[in-house]
Amino acid sequence: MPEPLPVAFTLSATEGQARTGRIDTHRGEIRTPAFMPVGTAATVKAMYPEQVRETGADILLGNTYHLMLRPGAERVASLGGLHDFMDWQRPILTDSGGFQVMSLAKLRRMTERGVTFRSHVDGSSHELTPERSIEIQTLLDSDIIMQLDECISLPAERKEMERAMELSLRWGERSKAAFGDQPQRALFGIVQGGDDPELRARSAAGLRSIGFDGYAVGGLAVGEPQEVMFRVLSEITPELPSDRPRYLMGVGKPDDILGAIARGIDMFDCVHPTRAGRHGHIYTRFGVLNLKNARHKDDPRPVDETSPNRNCRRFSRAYLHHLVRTEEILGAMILSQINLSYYQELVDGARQAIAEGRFEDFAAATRAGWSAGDL
Ligand SMILES: O=c1[nH]cnc2cc3nc(NCCN4CCOCC4)[nH]c3cc12
Repeated sequence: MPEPLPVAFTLSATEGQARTGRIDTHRGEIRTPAFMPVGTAATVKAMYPEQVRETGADILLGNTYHLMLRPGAERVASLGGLHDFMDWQRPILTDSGGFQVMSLAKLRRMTERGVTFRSHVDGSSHELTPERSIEIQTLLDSDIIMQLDECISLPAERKEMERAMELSLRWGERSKAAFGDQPQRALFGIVQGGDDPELRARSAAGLRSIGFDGYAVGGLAVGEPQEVMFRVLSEITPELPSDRPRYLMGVGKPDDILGAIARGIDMFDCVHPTRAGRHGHIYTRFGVLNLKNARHKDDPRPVDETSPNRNCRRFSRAYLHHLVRTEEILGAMILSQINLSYYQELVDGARQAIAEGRFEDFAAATRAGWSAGDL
């Protein structure tokens, strides 16, 4: 078995802070800017893996918190790893589990060592340390692994932001040590520091001195206004190595993604397109359509007859309204596919626009389409 290729990032064009390029892994390339559909419990909900690929996704996200509880990391490893388990043979990024412990688990206790908690599923007790998180992500055979960190919501006291940032730096050091030498996988550090420029700069400098294959911007999309997120991004991306991928965690809506690309972000993940789809909201060139709304019940028009996505041309709004109102499974399937396709069309359009030096116009035209109407 030849040595697997080390993960490599190549930039191919930039326009201001915006960049397009590719990350090469031994399971395939990731075109950037990239949107990662969230495959929480080894499934992108309501989608076959080949359908996820057909939307244009190069990489999926897997959640360590969910997978460590069910079916268990050792069990996935004994079954050949997450790729074979779910039959997605392209790259997978796994998160460290820390964020979801704090948002989903019960009876959480955070110490210097790590976090202990009780499962929201059956109350069983578990511990997540930087070392155990790296071990779990390695057992899953993940291609891009995240350090364990502490994310706090905003607004927050500066002391609290500083404490969590410094803890995350120490956990980054321990994550790097536990990761060891695994050239076939990448380890990303996570920048913290809330909305404080000095704390963010200290976090970025600390992570750079530890040395990571990529750098995530954490601690955002946690309740702050969009302009605060954009200000933090404008301040922090220039502090991150330009030759390494930058990943904005948990973001976001299409407008957030365009603004973050313009500020130097290369990778995104968000449950929004799939979750919104299951709740009857679809993303189109014209903006968001709430198909639960009764105004659609007699509308014979397709969602968007000019869309490259056949599902936007073949079904009437009335039919999709019917599926949503009756909570038919097919409704979740079609709307998830429509939204993921839209997100991939968005980032693919961004990649092409940056390559041709017209990203600003692309973003302006895309935003104009959202408010042009025809909903
Ligand atoms: O600092 C972080 N560290 C590790 N994981 C994260 C995940 C994160 N996810 C969000 N935001 C997610 C917001 N979602 C948008 C869609 O609806 C559900 C919430 N912010 C995040 C920050 C971090």
